[in-house]
Amino acid sequence: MELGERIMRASQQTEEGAPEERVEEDVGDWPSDMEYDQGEEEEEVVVEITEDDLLQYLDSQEEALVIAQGLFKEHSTGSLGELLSDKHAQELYTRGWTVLDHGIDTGLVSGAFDSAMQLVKDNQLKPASELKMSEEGDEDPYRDRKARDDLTVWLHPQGTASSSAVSASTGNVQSLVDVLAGPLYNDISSIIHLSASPTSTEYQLAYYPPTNARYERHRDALPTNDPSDTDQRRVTCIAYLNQEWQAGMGGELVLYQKQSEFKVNDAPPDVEYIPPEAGDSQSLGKFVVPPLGGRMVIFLSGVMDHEVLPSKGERFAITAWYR
Ligand SMILES: O=C(O)CCC(=O)C(=O)O
Ligand SMILES: [Fe+2]
Repeated sequence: MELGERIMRASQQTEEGAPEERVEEDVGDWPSDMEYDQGEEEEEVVVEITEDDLLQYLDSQEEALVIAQGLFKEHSTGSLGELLSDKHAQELYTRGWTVLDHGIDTGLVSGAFDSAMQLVKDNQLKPASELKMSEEGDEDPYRDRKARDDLTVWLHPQGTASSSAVSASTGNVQSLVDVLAGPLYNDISSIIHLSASPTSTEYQLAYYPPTNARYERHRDALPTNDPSDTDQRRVTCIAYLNQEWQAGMGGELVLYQKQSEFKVNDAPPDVEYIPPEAGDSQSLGKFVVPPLGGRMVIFLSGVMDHEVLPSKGERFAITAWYR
């Protein structure tokens, strides 16, 4: 079967007809964050494909950025709220990512770091490679256990307590989730059509221990331009809590950028650009973003390949995946 056809079949899991034999082994190379339909009634079609094949296939398709641009709304200048400006909206549209610095109160950021550290000491975070897809979801059989070294826990906006919500001690971690679920959700949903409410958005606290913990290059979703698609994550927002971050601690987020999408570069001065390797047509340019406390990196989940470089510092982030 052609690679493209295999991917189509994998993404159309609700198709009628005899499902292929389930392959339980050798599925470890699927991207660990890719979403799968968890409906109990539906037969899953499982095909084998490596992460490299998938990224290569995605690159050979219609530009992911062009597909994702199909979900942008016409927003009038100045219609955004407290956090995002027209510049951020423009960057998200033209190259798939943007950085927002100083969007969060510094006291809130350092308080969230302390509460997050307490949660680690209280053993509330578990290796992401073992975590369920969501608290109700099944164990993800496709997870690549070697792809990432972080510890994580799912979080919930205030007032939507659920069985595994980490409780009272979360303090400022909770307040930060409420920023992602409140003002940031509102701004993003005025730029891009979202299918999920702020309460059904996924929020996760992640901790990379200072032992060179890293997360391999991956993509968080497949690109979609279908407003009714509820399977794919549309926008990833990562808020970093690391106020004491120093150059040399590593742990940078690398965003892979196609030259054709490299239109505006108004990134903060500490964001380094590494051009594609000369003579290698597959090689992409890289933006290397230090995980500074208070910084939020926002990107289109189905568009940007990204990776976390080995971290020598205690590295915390709270991520929201908007659908
Ligand atoms: O923490 C980061 O900078 C990125 C984490 C990430 O890519 C993920 O959790 O999917
Ligand atoms: Fe990711």
